[in-house]
Amino acid sequence: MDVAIPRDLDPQVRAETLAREKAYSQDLQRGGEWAHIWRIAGQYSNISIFDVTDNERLHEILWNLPLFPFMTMEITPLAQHPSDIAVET
Ligand SMILES: O=C(O)C[C@H]1C=CC(=O)O1
Repeated sequence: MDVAIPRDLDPQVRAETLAREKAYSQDLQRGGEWAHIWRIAGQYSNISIFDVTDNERLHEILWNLPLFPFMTMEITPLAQHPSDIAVET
């Protein structure tokens, strides 16, 4: 996720949006659907891992991000790798 908040956005709207974004993200992290989030060093961007039931749920989560209007995203679906020892039977 790359974030580009307009420089002329009202400072109060900016602060409220960032606070809502943080609370929304942390709720989903506590619930397990937002499994990981990393800052990309030197950029206003993150790489996140979502663990969701289906693409509809992922879309719902992303669409409702308070910062969604100011973001661009690249989505990469991941599947289990057959050699992953974490899922070995
Ligand atoms: O700062 C960001 O990377 C954007 C966004 C994603 C989660 C959050 O709290 O903010």
